[in-house]
Amino acid sequence: MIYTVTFNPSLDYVVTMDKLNLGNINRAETETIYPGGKGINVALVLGNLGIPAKMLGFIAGFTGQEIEHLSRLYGGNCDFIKLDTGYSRINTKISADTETAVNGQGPSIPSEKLQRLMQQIDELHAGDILVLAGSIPADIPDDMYEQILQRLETRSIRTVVDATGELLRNVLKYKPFLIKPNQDELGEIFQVTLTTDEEIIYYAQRLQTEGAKNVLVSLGSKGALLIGENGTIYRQASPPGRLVNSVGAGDSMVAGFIAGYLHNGNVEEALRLGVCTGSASAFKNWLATKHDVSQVLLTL
Ligand SMILES: Nc1ncnc2c1ncn2[C@@H]1O[C@H](COP(=O)(O)OP(=O)(O)OP(=O)(O)O)[C@@H](O)[C@H]1O
Ligand SMILES: O=P(O)(O)OC[C@@]1(O)O[C@H](CO)[C@@H](O)[C@@H]1O
Repeated sequence: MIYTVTFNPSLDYVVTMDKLNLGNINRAETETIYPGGKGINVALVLGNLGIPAKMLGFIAGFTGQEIEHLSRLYGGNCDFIKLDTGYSRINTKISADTETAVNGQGPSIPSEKLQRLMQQIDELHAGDILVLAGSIPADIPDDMYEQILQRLETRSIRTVVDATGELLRNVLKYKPFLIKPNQDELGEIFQVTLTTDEEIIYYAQRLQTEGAKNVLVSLGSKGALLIGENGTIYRQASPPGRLVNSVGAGDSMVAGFIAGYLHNGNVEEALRLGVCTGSASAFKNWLATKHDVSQVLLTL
């Protein structure tokens, strides 16, 4: 079974308009509310691709109830821990001449609820996959992902981590199966600006030296680079298409990669499916369906 953990789920309030005028009242042309948070997106796309995944994480208040309701409506299988106080965040995503987002902070998570998550993680079985994706609320120790991977160290559970900065770097010593920084996030870890493939490869290899097995660097419209477990470098360009909304494209790529890898263990094919799933989501207003992905695969 695949489990995804989203510490800080959201309702994504997605509005579209031709142009965003800062400092003015802007009127939305369309508005839609989706369940959000990286782990939730990964699980929904896995589900769309026919691979069952269970969503774990924390929800609070009426927004939390709606996250759960919408997640189930879109086919998700969830076992969220309910917090007694606070509200799950609402993240505003403005899709205009450029893409702008305001992500909320989210509720505090008390230690007894964290313990409940640890119990859920202790119930995983050998052969399961655990995906840790997204930011954690400010009052959670920033070694939280590290603590979870340490707990899983000897249990034959493959881990996937999509996080930034120290949250990501601290887990590398526990040898996650896959990490997926984007180009900017990879640069930020080493406090450099990356522009060429050579530079990206060099720093991705450094993360592999620190312990990550597969390092998948997403490059937006330019596709992705993968340093496979045996050190082989793979480069996959994006398929042609028009960007509609990139929210969740990275999460879709993670889901596509996992789905591809589970098919036959071939990382090059997993990369291709990952890129096409990411792009299929970027080419529409929300997460790709299986049909969307198969259409995009035909154009590659
Ligand atoms: N403009 C685009 N055109 C085509 N494909 C895209 C575009 N933007 C994203 N993608 C696809 O989605 C994948 C992930 O995109 P990106 O590198 O932006 O991830 P990310 O920064 O983690 O995204 P997000 O945080 O918005 O989910 C890319 O590798 C690519 O396959
Ligand atoms: O604030 P975080 O946890 O880093 O990211 C949260 C988020 O931006 O990530 C998803 C897209 O990847 C959205 O559904 C959600 O709003």
